[in-house]
Amino acid sequence: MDKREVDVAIIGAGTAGLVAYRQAARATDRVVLIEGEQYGTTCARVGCMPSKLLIAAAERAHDVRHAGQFGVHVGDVQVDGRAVMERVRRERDRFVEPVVKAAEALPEEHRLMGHARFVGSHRLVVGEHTEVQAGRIVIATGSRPHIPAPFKGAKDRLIVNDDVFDWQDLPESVAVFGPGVIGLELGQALARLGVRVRLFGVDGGIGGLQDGKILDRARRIFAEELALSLSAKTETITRTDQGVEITFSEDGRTNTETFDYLLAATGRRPNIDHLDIQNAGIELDDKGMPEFDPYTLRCGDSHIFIAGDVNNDRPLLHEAADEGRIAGKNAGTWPDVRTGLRKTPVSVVFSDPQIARVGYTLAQVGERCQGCFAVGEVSFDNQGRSRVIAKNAGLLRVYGEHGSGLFMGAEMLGPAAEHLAHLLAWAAQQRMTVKTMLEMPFYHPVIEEGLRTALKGLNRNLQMGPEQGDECMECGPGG
Ligand SMILES: Cc1cc2nc3c(=O)[nH]c(=O)nc-3n(C[C@H](O)[C@H](O)[C@H](O)COP(=O)(O)OP(=O)(O)OC[C@H]3O[C@@H](n4cnc5c(N)ncnc54)[C@H](O)[C@@H]3O)c2cc1C
Ligand SMILES: NC(=O)c1ccc[n+]([C@@H]2O[C@H](COP(=O)([O-])OP(=O)(O)OC[C@H]3O[C@@H](n4cnc5c(N)ncnc54)[C@H](O)[C@@H]3O)[C@@H](O)[C@H]2O)c1
Repeated sequence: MDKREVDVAIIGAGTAGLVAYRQAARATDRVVLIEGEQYGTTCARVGCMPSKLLIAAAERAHDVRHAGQFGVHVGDVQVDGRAVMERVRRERDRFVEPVVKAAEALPEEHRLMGHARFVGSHRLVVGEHTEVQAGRIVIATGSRPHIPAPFKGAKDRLIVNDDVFDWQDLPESVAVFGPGVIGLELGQALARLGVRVRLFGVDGGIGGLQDGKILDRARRIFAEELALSLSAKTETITRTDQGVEITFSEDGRTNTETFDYLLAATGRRPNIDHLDIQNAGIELDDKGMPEFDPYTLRCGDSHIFIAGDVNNDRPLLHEAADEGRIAGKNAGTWPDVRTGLRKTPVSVVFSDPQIARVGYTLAQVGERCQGCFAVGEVSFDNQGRSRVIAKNAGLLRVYGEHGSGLFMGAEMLGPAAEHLAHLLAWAAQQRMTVKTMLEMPFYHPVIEEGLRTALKGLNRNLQMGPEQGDECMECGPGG
């Protein structure tokens, strides 16, 4: 077995690992980046990018199908599944290629291929061919789809997100299990591309929504175009000659439906369990997860750091990059360990309508403000700009603290939520009050005027602003 001695070893060359490597390499040349499978990152290969490419095709199909409401008639819409998937794969590969090239361009002595596992708190065995002795270690091994045991009944027709993006053509039907972020995004996109889809859930949730009022609205809106079984009990899953036969009961009735594939989108599991983490000498919680400080990414007071999806804290791309930066810097400068900037939480689901969340959830606001908070809201049903573009569906709710008037968080289902969420996240990170936010400019006619309506309501409910009537006299029509 080869032996290597380094100051910093980074396990996993995904987004968190690559960013950690760059930071650590500023402090020492004795650094190694270990990858067990392939370069290219989850985000580019099987995550953010290919999913958004599929959604983009679905949006075009949907818009064309609904052009008639504007008096624009385009005839029958033909979805060419082969061409759709060809573009998804081609563009996906364009995103992956520079990431792979950047990793391959790293100095040879800084790279190691093979699955890493701990054999001591400073010692790793990589691919059973190299032993690495490391002063500090960054764990950045990402996550993988969780597959409940009963799904195995689908046999060769059981798929996960990774498989979808390698399809040559679109199938006739897919049963999507898990109406969370991945299931909703992919399920809606496939349905809009003409695939027969049923979205199966267990607890009535959809898109990860936390605010009950918005969740109710979401269930209604998505049910208009998707077959939803959000609180179904699955009785059997069987591979038959026709595909995957699923028997499920719901609202006292039992149904059987057959699909080409069963797509498991029932959450992801951190890649911690194949690392022999028990040999690392760090504190583990009752689920076997390392205890760590989210501001330094350090595990206890050890020389080990954990960044990205693997720590299961904020499994999103920009968070993986931020965490990689903090962990890599600290691993490089250890024992001088500093807290890094953690940004206001923001997440976006690229469904239609989009879903987004900023700052604290409704439940967290209740806890932090000890019940002393208020809510403002706007429905997009009659919001001017949203109606103009026929995207007038959804609800936005904003939360603020009594007394301080601070903006605390928001959840939304509606048009341009990806943009509204950024405005709100920037306001939250700047610790703005609702009153200050209302002093910002709002153009007319734009979707942001809906946000203003919600903020005005919040200000009123916080009893901080001047008394206002229901009508906004300075607003343009539909504001
Ligand atoms: C379908 C889908 C859509 C998504 N869409 C979005 C989105 O729109 N926006 C967003 O913000 N986030 C999105 N995400 C989440 C985002 O992709 C992840 O948060 C992010 O990619 C995590 O990066 P990471 O560096 O932690 O892990 P990864 O990029 O997965 O990197 C981990 C690396 O570690 C390697 N590895 C694992 N174990 C070992 C080992 N023992 N030894 C050596 N190497 C190992 C793996 O091979 C892998 O290369 C999506 C995810 C999915 C699945
Ligand atoms: N737009 C984005 O930013 C984006 C897109 C995709 C993924 N992601 C990231 O990936 C993570 C994982 O996504 P995900 O959708 O796999 O997980 P998730 O936690 O969002 O959703 C899992 C869903 O599966 C349901 N479920 C669990 N067991 C089930 C069962 N046996 N049958 C049916 N349903 C079941 C859960 O109730 C939940 O609704 C997300 O939390 C997010 O961080 C982000």
